[in-house]
Amino acid sequence: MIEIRKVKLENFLSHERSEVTFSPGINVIIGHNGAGKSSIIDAIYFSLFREPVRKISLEELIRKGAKDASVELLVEVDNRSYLISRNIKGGIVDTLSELVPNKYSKTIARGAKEVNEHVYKLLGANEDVFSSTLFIGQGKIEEVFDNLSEIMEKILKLERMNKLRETNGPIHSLIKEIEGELKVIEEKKKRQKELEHGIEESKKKVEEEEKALHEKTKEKEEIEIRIKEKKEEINSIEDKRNKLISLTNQKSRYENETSNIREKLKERPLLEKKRDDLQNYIKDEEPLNEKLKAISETLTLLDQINQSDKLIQKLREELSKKKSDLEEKKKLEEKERRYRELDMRKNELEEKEKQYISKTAELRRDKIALEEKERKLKEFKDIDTSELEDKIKKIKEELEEKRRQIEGINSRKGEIEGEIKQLLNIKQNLQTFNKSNKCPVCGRDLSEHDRTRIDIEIEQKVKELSAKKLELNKEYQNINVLIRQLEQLLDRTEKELKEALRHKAQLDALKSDIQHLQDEISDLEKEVSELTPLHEEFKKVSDELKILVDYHNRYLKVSSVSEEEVARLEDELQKEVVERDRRQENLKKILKDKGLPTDKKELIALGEEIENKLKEIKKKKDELSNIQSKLAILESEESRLLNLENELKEIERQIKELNFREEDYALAKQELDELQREYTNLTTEIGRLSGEITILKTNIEKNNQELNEIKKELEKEEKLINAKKKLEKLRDVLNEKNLQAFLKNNAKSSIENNLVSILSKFDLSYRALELNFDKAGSKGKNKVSSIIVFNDKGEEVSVNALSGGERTSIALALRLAIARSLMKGAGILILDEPTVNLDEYRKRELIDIIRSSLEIVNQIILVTHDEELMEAGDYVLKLEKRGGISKVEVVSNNQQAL
Ligand SMILES: Nc1ncnc2c1ncn2[C@@H]1O[C@H](COP(=O)(O)OP(=O)(O)OP(=O)(O)O)[C@@H](O)[C@H]1O
Repeated sequence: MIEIRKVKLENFLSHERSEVTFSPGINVIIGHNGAGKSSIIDAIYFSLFREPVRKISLEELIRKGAKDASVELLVEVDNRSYLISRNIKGGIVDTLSELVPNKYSKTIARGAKEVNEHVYKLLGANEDVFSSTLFIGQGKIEEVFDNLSEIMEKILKLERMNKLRETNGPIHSLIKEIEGELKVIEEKKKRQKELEHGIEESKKKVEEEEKALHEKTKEKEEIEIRIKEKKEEINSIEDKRNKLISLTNQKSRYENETSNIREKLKERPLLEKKRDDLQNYIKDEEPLNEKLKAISETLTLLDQINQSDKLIQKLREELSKKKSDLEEKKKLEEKERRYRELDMRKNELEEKEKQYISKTAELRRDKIALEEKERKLKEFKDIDTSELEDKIKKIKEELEEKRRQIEGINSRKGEIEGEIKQLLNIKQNLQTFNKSNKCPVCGRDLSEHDRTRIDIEIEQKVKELSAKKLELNKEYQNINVLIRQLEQLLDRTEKELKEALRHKAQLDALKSDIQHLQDEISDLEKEVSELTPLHEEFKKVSDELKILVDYHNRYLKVSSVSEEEVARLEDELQKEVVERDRRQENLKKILKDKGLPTDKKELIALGEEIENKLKEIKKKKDELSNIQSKLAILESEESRLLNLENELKEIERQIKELNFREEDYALAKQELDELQREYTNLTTEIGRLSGEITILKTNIEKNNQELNEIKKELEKEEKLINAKKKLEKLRDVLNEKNLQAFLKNNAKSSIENNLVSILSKFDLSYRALELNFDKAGSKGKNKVSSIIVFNDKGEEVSVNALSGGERTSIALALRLAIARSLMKGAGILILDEPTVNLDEYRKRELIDIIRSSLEIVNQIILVTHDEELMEAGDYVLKLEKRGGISKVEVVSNNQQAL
């Protein structure tokens, strides 16, 4: 059973933002016309069905000036809370959520369609049922009498049933569709027969052609065997033929070769003659070669003899020279020995001689230097420096004294200057700063007189001191002059002393040098006297060597000659003479043996002549060798000819043995051609038959497939016939007389029962009622009422004859009865301005009736502008419009009282 708890409006009709809470029992919404009361129940209706109550569009529900509107409705069904949220524009989808208090909110439906479906489940009724029964618009309570038939048709959807049955309705068109399909099935049946016949024919044809194919294949196999045999036969004939060809070729090759060889052999006698001639010609080669060799030997010997003669001459000359040198050498040997002795002694004395020369030179130099130094010494004067030294000492002492005096003058001058400065300060202080007339020195008081006196005294004192300073200056200058003179004198005297000292040092050095030279000269003289005898000997040896040097040089020239060398040369000469004699003997022998001329020129000419002849012989030998090789070839050709002749005989024998005939070969080939032609024809025939069989089988398969499909299609026939029957039956059932009448009767008795039960709750004397859903009866001028009332006596009373209160009660009861029959639990009744146009008495009656309705529904929402109805409400809400916006105010809440 549904109960409304709360509705929230946002920009909905005249409401900007309103929240209205409802209670069980009677909720009265009161307010002036246009205050926005109906807007609240409109919002409830819109929340439930997303449809406007008024005849306006959804957009028109949005408050003027706002872009979108939303409504939230909180309902309770079987102790569960649901929140329906609807929106117009604004892009938010409608939702329905279940609210579990203090826990969560679960969205059950999203989107207008889904929400509508869920509302239907919660309410147990659709919009048609609700709007025809529990939702009663302004002054429409009794409308139910006039429209009962339509209401019932709407509720029972009889209208739709009729639509189903119409000739252009869905059942009719479905039947038509099935009929069409059945017609197609008839066509298919015809096609099935055709196909079955065709398949039968094709199968027969396949059988025939397969038989023919079998025969042809057998024939083909036989031909194949015969072709194979024929080919083998031809192959063997061809083998013979090829062999014959090869033998014939070979034979002709051999024959050619034979005739060639015979041709070549004709040359042979001529070649043999030439060979003999040449052999004869070259016979002289050997003796000629020997003679040439002898000539060459002779010429060599002649050259050798000539060379020997020259060598002998040379050796003889050399020997004679060596012998004279040897004699010279022997003569000079004594002189040479003396020369060597002296030369050796000279070498020994050489070092001492060098010392002697150097020492004597040194002695000479020292003596010259000594003479020079002694001369210089005589020139030097003797100087005494002590006098000068004393003079310098005295000048320095005097200078010291004068400098001390200067220092004293300077210190005295400083003292005087200090005093003057002091005095001038005192004087200045007296004149400028001392205003207290105090003595700047002792601090005593000073009179003007004192001041003047002091001033004069200071003046006096300064003058005295200045004069003293002047005197000191003069004295200072005088002493300074003396100091400068003394310094100059000191400088001069010191220079004199320095010069004297330098002179003295030179003299000392000279004396020391002289002494040194004297010592050196004495040493050198001693050394020279020791070296003098050796020097004398050296001179003597040198002189003698000068005399001997020529002998020595002559000796050197012949010194290399020895007795052995002379003997060797003599031996060599002897041997060469023997060799030359031997060669001459040899030459004589050859000339005599070979009969050669003795003259060398003649010999050479003869040699050249023999060489030319040998060259000629060489050429002839080459020619001979060429002819001999040709003859050798001809010999081998001759043996080849013999072989060839044998081979030819063998080939002829083999040809004969082959026994090949060309006409046999041609016949066999012709037979093979015929067989192959036959084979080709059979292959074509077999191919044709196979092709035809394949096509026939494919067709059979295709037709079988089509046949199967048709059979499947035909299986539908029975179903289609059944469906058609069912549809015809349905059309029949949906007939007003059948199902519609049944539904109406069912509803009628249920509603009548409920109506009687509800009316019993109302205070009415009528107990029995009868509903009339007959449409025809409600039309026309003499309108037959849709409800017939029976009084206590059982008399029929027309509704129109009843009092207003009775009619309202019955109308309300009828609505509640219909709702109860069709809804699981009718929990709510909504009435908009139910008392319009009612007088006071009727209003009271209505209030009672409404109150009585609470026995049927839990909650009643009543919209009214009639303040009298406030007292009927358990919960009163007042609506007001402020600034064009509707505002809600709770006026009373009798909840507790209830
Ligand atoms: N879209 C809208 N925006 C704002 N106001 C609207 C809109 N549509 C209608 N109205 C106004 O809202 C007001 C409230 O109408 P509603 O039907 O709720 O009033 P009521 O209180 O039921 O009045 P009555 O007793 O005359 O039926 C009216 O004045 C109406 O003209």
